[in-house]
Amino acid sequence: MLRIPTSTALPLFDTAATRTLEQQAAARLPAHSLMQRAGAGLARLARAIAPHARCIWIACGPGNNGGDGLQAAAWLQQSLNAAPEKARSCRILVSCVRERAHMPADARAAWDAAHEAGVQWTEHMPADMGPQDLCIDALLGIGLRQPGAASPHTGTNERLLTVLRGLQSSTSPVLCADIASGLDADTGQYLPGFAPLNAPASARHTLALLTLQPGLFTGSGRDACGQIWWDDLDTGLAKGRPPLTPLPCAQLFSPGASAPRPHASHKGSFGDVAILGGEGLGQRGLSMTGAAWLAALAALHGGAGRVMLALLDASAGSGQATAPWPEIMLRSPEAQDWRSTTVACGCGGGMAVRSWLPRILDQAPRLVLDADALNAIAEDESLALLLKERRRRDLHTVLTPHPLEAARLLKTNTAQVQSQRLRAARQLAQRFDCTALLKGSGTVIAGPQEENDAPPCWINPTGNARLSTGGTGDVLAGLIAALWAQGLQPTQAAALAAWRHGFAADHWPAHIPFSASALAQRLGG
Ligand SMILES: NC(=O)C1=CN([C@@H]2O[C@H](COP(=O)(O)OP(=O)(O)OC[C@H]3O[C@@H](n4cnc5c(N)ncnc54)[C@H](OP(=O)(O)O)[C@@H]3O)[C@@H](O)[C@H]2O)[C@@H](O)CC1
Ligand SMILES: Nc1ncnc2c1ncn2[C@@H]1O[C@H](COP(=O)(O)OP(=O)(O)O)[C@@H](O)[C@H]1O
Repeated sequence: MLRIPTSTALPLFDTAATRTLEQQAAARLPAHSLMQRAGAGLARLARAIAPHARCIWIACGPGNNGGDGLQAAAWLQQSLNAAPEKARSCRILVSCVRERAHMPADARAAWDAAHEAGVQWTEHMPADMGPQDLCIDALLGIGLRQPGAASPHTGTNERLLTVLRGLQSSTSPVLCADIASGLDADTGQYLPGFAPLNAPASARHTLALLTLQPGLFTGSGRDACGQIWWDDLDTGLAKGRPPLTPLPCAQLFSPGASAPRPHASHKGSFGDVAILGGEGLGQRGLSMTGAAWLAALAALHGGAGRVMLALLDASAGSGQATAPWPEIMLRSPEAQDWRSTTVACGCGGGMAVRSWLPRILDQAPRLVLDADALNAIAEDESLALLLKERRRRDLHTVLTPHPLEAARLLKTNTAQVQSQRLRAARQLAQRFDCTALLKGSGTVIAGPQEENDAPPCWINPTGNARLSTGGTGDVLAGLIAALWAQGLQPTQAAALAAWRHGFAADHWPAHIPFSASALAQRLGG
């Protein structure tokens, strides 16, 4: 069993691929083996999470996810039966939302095992559960279907939803079997009617069974599933023995070991970054120069050899003497040579960035496009065309939209983007022939199709809601440019930057107030 994230990149399989892998594994094993292993993994983790539980309540759904819960109940009860002194201090209770006869064969066998072990059945969540106890959510796994979809078993929904609401508002920790119930394993979105009404009141753990799936790590997945664990059910997947087919649909990003900087190096060894952005107060009375400063500061602390900042601020001419970071070289946009540097363009660019985009798109060899540059391209087909043509001219681009900016570029709305985050990132990468990094909880990074060694898609496992404050996106853009300037491939630079950005937020010292500028200065390493 692995605790996620690990220090290795891990494959993510969608539901269809998981079904195929499940069939392949089941065909090699005696009947019920996979479910027995799944139940054993759940029981082991339950004991580790709640070693002093007086009660473990297991909510079992109508399908094989419910079967996993029943099998876990059987193992837990059996281990109590083997140690009678413990049996007096802990109860294993099961609630099932469907009668045995209508469950699948594996789940019926698990039901029988639980019954034989002496598990107690209960209609509802026990009223006396406390923080040391544990709930297991084995209601719905990857078999989740749209609520309206036809089913021969009417009446399931009401009971199932009542039990689910109990789990979602539980003050005891919750361990989810495979995935939090109601969450789509492919997208990380709740199906209609399943989202919790309030934020969880207790810790969440999820034991992913057989495969890891993208929905655990993006969209609502992180909040719904909490700490993720993975049990590959002894199939070898976790040891990197994937079969040739089916292929993973994405990978969970993990940085490899970083090479030390050679001693015989100089500032020219680590590349130049030029930032273009920061509309001034003089243009529309809306100063956004801070955004460009943040990108420049992140590029500096991200290790670029030299950082130039070209502010779109007519009044910035005398700013050099008062530049808060003297290492950052101020330039007028006209004086900067855009052909020779890695460029980050758009941070706080306002309307002023628009007139510069044709030149930047034409000249910059390595270009990170953020914020207002993206909005301008979304509104102007001629700019979009220039962007699309760049890769054919051996000019490379990374787009860093948040979901609204992505929606503008894809001519759709934010809800659509969020409902299919991996697909949206891939569409952007394909449409504009570039790397696309879709920001948010579980940032998704998609490379252009034929880039060497690029996986189809990465999901970044680091980061948290500390980052939900103005300016952190500018920091990310500057960091991508810095890593790219130091020689990484664009998709790798984007993924590593997202990882380091999130890692810094995850390991934030309690005594330092969080802000984007503080983040920009803690990116080293
Ligand atoms: N087989 C094995 O050996 C292994 C299986 N494994 C485990 O199996 C899980 C997949 O099992 P699964 O395919 O049975 O699907 P599952 O997630 O239980 O859901 C289907 C049930 O839910 C119901 N339902 C669905 N949507 C609903 C809705 N909107 N509203 C209400 N009800 C809804 C649906 O109802 P029905 O359509 O029958 O009315 C059906 O009964 C997987 O996640 C993993 O935990 C692993 O341990 C590996 C080994
Ligand atoms: N809850 C969260 N979990 C992980 N990352 C987050 C979260 N909220 C924000 N972020 C990250 O913070 C950054 C915010 O970027 P953006 O929305 O462009 O902000 P700004 O435009 O103010 O700089 C992105 O990298 C995003 O992925």
